[in-house]
This record gives sequence, structure tokens and C-alpha cells, in this order.
Amino acid sequence: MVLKQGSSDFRCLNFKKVFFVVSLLFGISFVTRMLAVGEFWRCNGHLLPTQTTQQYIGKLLQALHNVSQLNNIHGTEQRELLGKSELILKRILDLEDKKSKENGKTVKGSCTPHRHIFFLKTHKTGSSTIMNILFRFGDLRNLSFAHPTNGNSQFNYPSYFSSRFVDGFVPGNCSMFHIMCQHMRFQFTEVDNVMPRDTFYFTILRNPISQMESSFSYYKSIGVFSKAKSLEDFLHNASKYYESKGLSRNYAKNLMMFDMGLNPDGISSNKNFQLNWRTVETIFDLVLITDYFDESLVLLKDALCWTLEDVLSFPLNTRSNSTKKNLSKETQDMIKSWNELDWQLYVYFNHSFWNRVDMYGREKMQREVEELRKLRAQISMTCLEGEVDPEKMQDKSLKPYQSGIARILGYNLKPALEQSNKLMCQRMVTPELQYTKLLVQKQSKSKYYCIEKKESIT
Ligand SMILES: Nc1ncnc2c1ncn2[C@@H]1O[C@H](COP(=O)(O)OS(=O)(=O)O)[C@@H](OP(=O)(O)O)[C@H]1O
Repeated sequence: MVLKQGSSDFRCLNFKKVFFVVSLLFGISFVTRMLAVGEFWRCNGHLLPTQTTQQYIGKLLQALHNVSQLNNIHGTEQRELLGKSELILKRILDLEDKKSKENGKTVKGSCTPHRHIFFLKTHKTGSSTIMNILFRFGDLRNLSFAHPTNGNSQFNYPSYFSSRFVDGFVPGNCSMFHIMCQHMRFQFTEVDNVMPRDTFYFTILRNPISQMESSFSYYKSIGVFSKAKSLEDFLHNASKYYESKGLSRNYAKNLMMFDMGLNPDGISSNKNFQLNWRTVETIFDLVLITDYFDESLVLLKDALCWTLEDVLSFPLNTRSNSTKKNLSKETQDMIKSWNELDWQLYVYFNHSFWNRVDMYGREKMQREVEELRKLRAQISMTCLEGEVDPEKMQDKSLKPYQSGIARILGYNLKPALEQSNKLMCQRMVTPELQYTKLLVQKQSKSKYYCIEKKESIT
């Protein structure tokens, strides 16, 4: 994106948002001082000549750097603040740029399907089901995926994501990828290096109570949970089992905050909650809610300009009831307060999710959810014999990965599927690891893609 000379409206609009972000990050008194010493640029429409987004951000960061020096903020603290500022500034400018193009929608209200997509695959949130939808969408259209190096299924998780972890990534103005959706600890600036500029960012959040119950069962054998006798034992003795730098600690406290790249051990204060909300909503175009999965799929297909068929899916990575646990009210409350940051994030985005449904129209939503369920029932009749325990699966190549004390269910397909349906049915129930392998193999044989990063190309 190149900012146009004399586009003072654009800069004034961004100025207000940048001012807001900076005041959240640095505190309002800091910003007032900053303005008072005249170090920050003003919204007068003359200071900024034609420049690229990067140059524009560079100037803002330089100004913030000077002012933080004046305010005696140095070293790690300064680097952290400037890092956060850069991330958020970039996103604001990208959003403005996107909005100015009406987000792919033409004036007549029709739209072109998004094909540049980033999905932050949070843990134990139904994210494997979403990933399967993205895999099939891309697979069918021969789109390219950003996969982890060395055939891994995660981007060096739990380390922060780096573009170095992407197979075949070459730094520059070229992005080779349409879709990125494997587990990572999010870092916007690095994802932004890899994906095209007009990428649609979305993620999914789940009620932290059911998420932690799921996480405990799935990760029971490793690190942080391994010595706890039960989830209740873990919660009662969290200070004994949990260390903020301990092995696999990420699965045990504020897992969604961790995956988002935010601080899961941060203090519980209104200011911190707000900062987290703002950061997430600035970066992500859409936040889905697991607990309203079908409503989420409808909002997703609308935001991506896809069809209901495109988001049709069967739940994947589900546990057998025998490994699910009903939690007492006391345990639920303990989980809530132990995961206070995740809880606040969830409550906020649950609220904004329903605001978005209101904007979409409650009746229209209800109609489309019903239609989606009808379609799912039909396709289930065509494809599935049933969802079964892993040892009862007929085709072992479709068996999902098993972990901890969780028993992850799989699907048996109907025995004599028509050839025309077979591949689609198989792909709908192919677990994450197997599907990743197939896509990596397919991509290794395909041509080199180059999607110009700076311009919007579909
Ligand atoms: N469609 C739909 N609706 C509601 N819930 C769903 C759906 N699909 C998957 N799930 C539930 O999500 C849990 C698995 O999450 P993930 O796939 O993100 O797990 S993982 O981190 O990739 O291992 C797992 O939760 P638990 O069963 O509680 O463990 C799944 O049952």
C-alpha cells in the first residue's frame, strides 16, 4: 500500500486510532507529555509525503522511540512497547487499506470469495474442524498452504512463530501462500512477513471451563499435568504443579492468551483486560466461538464470501463420553479464576460475537443454521456409518492421533460409496496429521506461486 499525497483524511482517521492504541500501551499521561513536547507527528495533512506503509510505521516508531527515551523508558521495556506498537500500527493501516477497498465487496453488494486466509488454530477449541474446512477449500482449488518445516504439524510451538518455521518461505515481496492454519504461538509481524497483505485473519475461542477440562484430559501425560491426580487436584495445588517457565505450562493456564502471543501470566486488571481485547480485535477480522459452532460457521462463510457448502463439516477431534468429566460448580469457579485472563477474553468476544449476529440478523442466522444442519444431515447420510471409538475404526489410515487419557473418536465411512462421493467423504473425516501429509506431498509437486504481497490479488 502506498499512502497518497495530501490524503489528510486518511491520516486524521488513523491518528485517532493510533492515539488510542498508544494511550493504551503507554498510558494517557505519557501521550499527553508526548504531544506537549511536540515529538509526535500532528494530523495536519502536510507532514507526510507519499510513502509506503513501512516508512509510515517507521516514522511513527521513531517518534515513539524518542519520546520513550524522554520518559526514561529504556532497554527491554522499551523494545517490548515498540514491538507491540509496531504490530498494532501495521494492522490498523492494513485494516484501513482493506476497508478502503470495501473488503472485496463490489458496489452492487456481490463479493469475491477470500482466498488469502490466516486462521490462528487455538488449542482444544474445535480448531481441527475449522482446519479441515480450510484444507478442503484449498485442496479443491489447488491453493497453496504455509506448512511447517520438516513435515511438522506445528510451527515450532510453543516458541513464538517465526517465518523461519515455514517450509519454503523466501523473504521478500512475494508470498507463496494462500492459507496458513497450523498450530503456532502467534506473532503478527512474523505472520505478516509470510502472508499476502490482504489476508483475512480469524481465530476461535471456547469457554475456558470446558476447554481446560478438554486440555487436562488430552495433555494429561505431559509436563505440567503429569503428576496431578485429577483436574481438581491440579487446581487445588496449582502452585505446586505450575511454573511459569515449566514444561508445557502453556496447556495449563490461559491457553488462549498464550496461543494469541499474549502474556498468560499477566496481572488481572481492567487495563490489562482492555489491552488484550483491543489487541485481538485490532488484528483479527473475526473471532469465532466454539460454543456456537454453527452460528460461527455462518458468520465465517459470510465474512469470507463463501457458501454454506464450503463450511459444511463433521466435528473432528471429539472425545468419547467415557473420557469426559462433569465438573462441580466449585471446580468450574476455580477454573474460571485460574484462567481469569482467558475468561475475560472469552466474555468480551462472546459479547461482540452476538453483536455481530445482531448485525447479521437473528432470523437470517437461524434460517441459515437450520439449512446448514439440514445439509450436514444429508451429507452424513451419504458418507457416514457412524462416529466410533478408535479401535472400532475400519480404515485405520483415518484414525485420529490419541493423547493423554482422552479417547479421540473417528468415523467409519459407508462401505460402498459411489466413486463421485468417495473422495469428498474421505477428506471430511481425514484427521489433521494425515491431511497435512497429503497436502505437503501435493504441494511439493506443484508449481512455485508468487502472490504479490503489497497488492490485493485473489
Ligand atoms: N463442531 C464442533 N462443535 C463443538 N465442539 C467441537 C466441534 N468440533 C470439535 N469440537 C471439540 O473441540 C475439541 C478439540 O479441539 P481442537 O481440534 O482445537 O483440539 S487440538 O488442539 O487441535 O488438539 C474437542 O473437545 P472435547 O471433546 O471437549 O475434548 C471437540 O469435541
